[in-house]
Amino acid sequence: MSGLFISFEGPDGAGKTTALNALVPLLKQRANQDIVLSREPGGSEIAEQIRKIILAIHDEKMDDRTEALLYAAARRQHVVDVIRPSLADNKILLSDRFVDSSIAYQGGGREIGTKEVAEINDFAINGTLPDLTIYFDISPEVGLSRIRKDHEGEMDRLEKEALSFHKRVHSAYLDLVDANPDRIKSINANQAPEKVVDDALNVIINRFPNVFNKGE
Ligand SMILES: Nc1ncnc2c1ncn2[C@@H]1O[C@H](COP(=O)(O)OP(=O)(O)OP(=O)(O)O)[C@@H](O)[C@H]1O
Ligand SMILES: Cc1cn([C@H]2C[C@H](O)[C@@H](COP(=O)(O)O)O2)c(=O)[nH]c1=O
Repeated sequence: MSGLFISFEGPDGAGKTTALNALVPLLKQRANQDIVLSREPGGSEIAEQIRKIILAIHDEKMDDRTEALLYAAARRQHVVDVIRPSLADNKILLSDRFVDSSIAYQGGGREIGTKEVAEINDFAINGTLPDLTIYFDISPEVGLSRIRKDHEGEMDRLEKEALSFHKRVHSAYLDLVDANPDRIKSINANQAPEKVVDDALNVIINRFPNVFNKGE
């Protein structure tokens, strides 16, 4: 038996967090391995401190490359403190966002360049990549309207970006899906929450039938 790493990606408001909360108990029923739910930026004490700095609204503008490096630094700490130990312990690690977020948001959204952002992240993750990534596809317009309805007054620094930024993020995600057909599976996130969960569950079970087979 070995650990399994699954990441969940998508534009803001795609419904990843909502779906993950429903998915975890369903996956637990089907797996003989422990399941750990984590998130980025964050997931460990130091990485959560970095998250606060990244997402807060500051008086001065955060430089785009500083932002990219902070996400990569938080990721490094998450990999070392949580992801690798969980996998070494044969656990199933689910992460709400991972490296594809940096490629889409900083590489595409901030226009730093996807190659450049991938390179600094290679240094951070040093070979640790998800076995499977589920991409929740939603148009930026729908995703942002969900967020505005949910927590307009408390939108973070990234969520507050212009629609054009979020369109570039979406487009970079679509390029990632095209470039990584084996690792990244896209699902339609513009459906009823139950249907989104069902689609994500089916992708996971079909990909790892020998892991999620308890009770069969
Ligand atoms: N399938 C759905 N249909 C309609 N609304 C949804 C759906 N899934 C989630 N929502 C709502 O959309 C909002 C954002 O959902 P959620 O926080 O799960 O998204 P997210 O992908 O984690 O976003 P972010 O990455 O910005 O944190 C919430 O108000 C949630 O209730
Ligand atoms: C990991 C990561 C995240 N982001 C952005 C995406 C979101 O706007 C926020 C995180 O907030 P969430 O509510 O937890 O989804 O940060 C990014 O720009 N780059 C990254 O690497």
